[in-house]
Amino acid sequence: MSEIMIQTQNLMKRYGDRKVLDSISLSVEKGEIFGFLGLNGAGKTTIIRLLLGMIRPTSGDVLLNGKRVDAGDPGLWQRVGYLVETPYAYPSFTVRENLEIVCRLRQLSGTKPIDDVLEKLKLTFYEHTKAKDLSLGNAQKLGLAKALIHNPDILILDEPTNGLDPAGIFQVRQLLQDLAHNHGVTIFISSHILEEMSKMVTRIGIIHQGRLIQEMSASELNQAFHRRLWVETQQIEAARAKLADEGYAVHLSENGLLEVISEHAIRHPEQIAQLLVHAGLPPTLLKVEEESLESYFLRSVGMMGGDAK
Ligand SMILES: Nc1ncnc2c1ncn2[C@@H]1O[C@H](COP(=O)(O)OP(=O)(O)OP(=O)(O)O)[C@@H](O)[C@H]1O
Repeated sequence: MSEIMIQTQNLMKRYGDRKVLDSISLSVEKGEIFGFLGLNGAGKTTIIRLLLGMIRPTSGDVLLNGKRVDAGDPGLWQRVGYLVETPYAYPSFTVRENLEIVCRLRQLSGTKPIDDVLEKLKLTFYEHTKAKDLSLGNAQKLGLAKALIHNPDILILDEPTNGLDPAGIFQVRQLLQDLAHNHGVTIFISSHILEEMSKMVTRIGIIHQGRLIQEMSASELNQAFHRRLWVETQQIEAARAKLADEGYAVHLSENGLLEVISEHAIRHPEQIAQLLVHAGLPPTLLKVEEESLESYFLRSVGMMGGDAK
């Protein structure tokens, strides 16, 4: 039986007259990586603060590991790690000293938790660097190290790849995937880096103007992406007519290529190649293109019209 680790029920948050979150109900199961996508000001940080009990909802509930967050059970936080916005570290203390402070707060003993987390985040080289001298990316990694040091069951991360270079993003992605897939850690993550999310998450939710406008699994997301087959030949108009005669949905695009959107053609480009060769119109290029998460996201929030096929 699946275990729901993070749940919100009709969560609503108002500031004065302004409804910042409206009826957000979502559940994240054990071992899932739930990606939360939204434009600036959509309400991502607000929901993360509500999940962590930093602010109170106007109405609705938040449950972590089946327990209500506002029930005041301090034991709950022993199983949760978090990173919210720019991580704070004591600037004049080294990376190791900052982690020692977290260990004391979390009542962890010995140096092993620190050594392990430094290794996990590839920060060992910087262990004696003062926090104020770290690059933005390494400061972010220190924030992640603090979130992970006590091996939490639930990780709540606001924009965790902020400031990281591509190698750092790759490392963090591998680390989070390993934690979720091999150690059953449940991860709730918000990010603007949409491509990054599509490579990492098992489910996504799209929030827009305080409402959860879509929620789906990674495989459903994959199905929802638009795909098209691009075809180039020497005699483009003749090829278009031939494909249209055969019943394919095809049009000549502004980029001078034929755009075929029939599912059959996308699944079997080799049959399109064969058809064109037999008609004396051999293709010089055949390429199946999948929509990016970014384009899908913009389409979902209605900022990119006309692309729906
Ligand atoms: N304390 C507050 N008082 C009034 N309005 C607030 C408060 N905190 C947040 N808001 C408003 O709530 C909305 C959602 O903010 P939130 O920080 O959750 O967005 P976000 O999706 O995290 O955006 P970003 O990606 O820019 O961080 C914004 O319009 C913001 O101005």
